[in-house]
Amino acid sequence: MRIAAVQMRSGTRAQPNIDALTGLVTHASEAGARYVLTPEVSLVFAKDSTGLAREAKPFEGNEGIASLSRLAAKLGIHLHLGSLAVALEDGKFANRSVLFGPDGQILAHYDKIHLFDAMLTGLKAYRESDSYRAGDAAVTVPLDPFTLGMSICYDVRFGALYNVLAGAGANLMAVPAAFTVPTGQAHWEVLLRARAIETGAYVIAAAQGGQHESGRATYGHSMIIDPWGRVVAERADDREGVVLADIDLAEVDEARRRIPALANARPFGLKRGSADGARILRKGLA
Ligand SMILES: O=C(O)CNC(=O)[C@H](CS)NC(=O)CCC(=O)C(=O)O
Repeated sequence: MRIAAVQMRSGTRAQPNIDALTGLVTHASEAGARYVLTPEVSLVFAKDSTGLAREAKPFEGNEGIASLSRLAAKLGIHLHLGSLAVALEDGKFANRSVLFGPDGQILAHYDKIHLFDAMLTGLKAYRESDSYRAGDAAVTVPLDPFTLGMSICYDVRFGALYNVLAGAGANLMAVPAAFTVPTGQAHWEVLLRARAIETGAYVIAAAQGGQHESGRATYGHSMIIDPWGRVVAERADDREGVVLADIDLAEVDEARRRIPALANARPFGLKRGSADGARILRKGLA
């Protein structure tokens, strides 16, 4: 199955982003992709909470979602909107990922569980939880012959989520993202590859990249990683574009046969450090 990750440089208003996304997704589809993933906040990359409030709409009757549904149906592909900000009743937003089937139906959606509340030295503080409400459920969905595991951006730092997804049958992990440049340089590829290796699953990561209208800069480097942890397709920069790869269920089986880490996982307890070591050593010296 041919899959694609779209790399974008989303701006602060929905319509130009939908236009850019439509071009890139159509290109991926013409190149044979049956599943196409777009980055986190593809439709609106807001500058601040005011911009978010202006552009983000409720899930029901959402025009952005309707246009993506039409696009999926027109191309006859699985189209995975990495995420969009959805206005909730309480004034907060959900950072929500949406999978459309080839007929345009919504097959699944997932709300980002781990919100990016971080203090980057010398940079700035990110407090995603000021505007967003965290999701509380992992989501898998059949994507014949694969099973897709959904996640978003900062989630990639929480390996336990992917273990849960793999335990539920996922063998293709989606990581739409808008990584910062310094953390991208330091951690992006190693985190993605680790998630693939730990779970014996394909990882597809669609990234925002470059200098955005919002004033923020993102790392780019969209990539597709096989279940052995090899980067099989990569965008080496932060420019808009598409990365494509052919994925094969036999590669999942082979990686999990060689290293059955999922099957070999065991429950364990925890002991705090004890004085045993010192006692044994004293005995030995006596
Ligand atoms: O808020 C928006 O408009 C779009 N959302 C994002 O950019 C999110 C939350 S601020 N970014 C991340 O999660 C980056 C994580 C990251 O960079 C890391 O884990 O190092």
